[in-house]
Amino acid sequence: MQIDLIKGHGSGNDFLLIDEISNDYLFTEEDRANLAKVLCNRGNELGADGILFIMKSDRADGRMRVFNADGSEASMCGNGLRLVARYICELKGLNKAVIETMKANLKVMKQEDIFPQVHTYQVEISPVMFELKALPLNLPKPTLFNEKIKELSDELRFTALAVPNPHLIAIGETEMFQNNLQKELSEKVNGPNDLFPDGVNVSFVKPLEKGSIYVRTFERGVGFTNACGTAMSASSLVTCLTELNNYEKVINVYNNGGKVQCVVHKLDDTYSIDLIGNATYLYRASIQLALNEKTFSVTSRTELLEQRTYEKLQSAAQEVIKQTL
Ligand SMILES: N[C@@H](CCC[C@H](N)C(=O)O)C(=O)O
Repeated sequence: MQIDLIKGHGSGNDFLLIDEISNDYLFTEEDRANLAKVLCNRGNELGADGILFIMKSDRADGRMRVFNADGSEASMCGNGLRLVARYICELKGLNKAVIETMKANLKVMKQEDIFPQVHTYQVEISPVMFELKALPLNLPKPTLFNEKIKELSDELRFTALAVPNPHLIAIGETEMFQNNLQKELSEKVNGPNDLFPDGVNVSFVKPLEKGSIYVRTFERGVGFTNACGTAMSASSLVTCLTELNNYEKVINVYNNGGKVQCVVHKLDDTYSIDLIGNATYLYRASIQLALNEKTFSVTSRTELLEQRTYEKLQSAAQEVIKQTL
């Protein structure tokens, strides 16, 4: 079977985009999970953090399904949604669109370039839920806001929220990035465990000057990634709740793959976040796939050269991170 795909990234969080609107691939659920495991494997020629399946929707301009590299399906993906936003907008000649995701129909729009010649999209991150059952997180309380979890750390304080995929956020200083703690506790809560039966994305956040933060995320189903869009959005919200940042103001979020911007909205007790950042295509490729044998070969590959301009944004972001971490 031949499959055409695009490899792209949002803040270095890289994905394979497979268009099921223009192609009749007829994947089964098992095929999608196996495709993610086979194609995302970094030992192969493609390799990625996940696959974005772009599908028709009867209630929106298109539909996104996201599969992590381990074959698990996630309810949402912020960096991936920017890529899907670009794909749908370009396919349909739109500047704004609505994309159906597992739990919500989300508004997306083309934005002014965040850096010269870097394709930029804004996506809505919503709904936001603090009830522990939304993650789920098994603790004998309804919510967890800036509190210790004794099974994970004696010192760190965590906030748990679903946007709607699950996130655990700890805010701290440089020292928290200088040991193995994030890896160890993330592996614990993403292996068989009683606290987070479905796993969780774990982010460590360092406030920089007001209006700027640095976020590093260990993603459920993947491991450390360069960036996680929903995690950066959730982290921005937590910094507003803790009064480190302000609602309705741009927050610059630095990450190991570059920089995005978040704007947190609060209406009574309802929150949503605008996530604004790059949607960069790396190459188009065709593969010949033998899914039963879990093998494939790349039959053509066309580089798209957008990465050259993206690298300038990335170098500027890395300079900021170097000075502050
Ligand atoms: N990288 C994504 C999130 C992908 C899903 C996540 N690993 C999960 O399982 O919830 C993002 O940019 O939000």
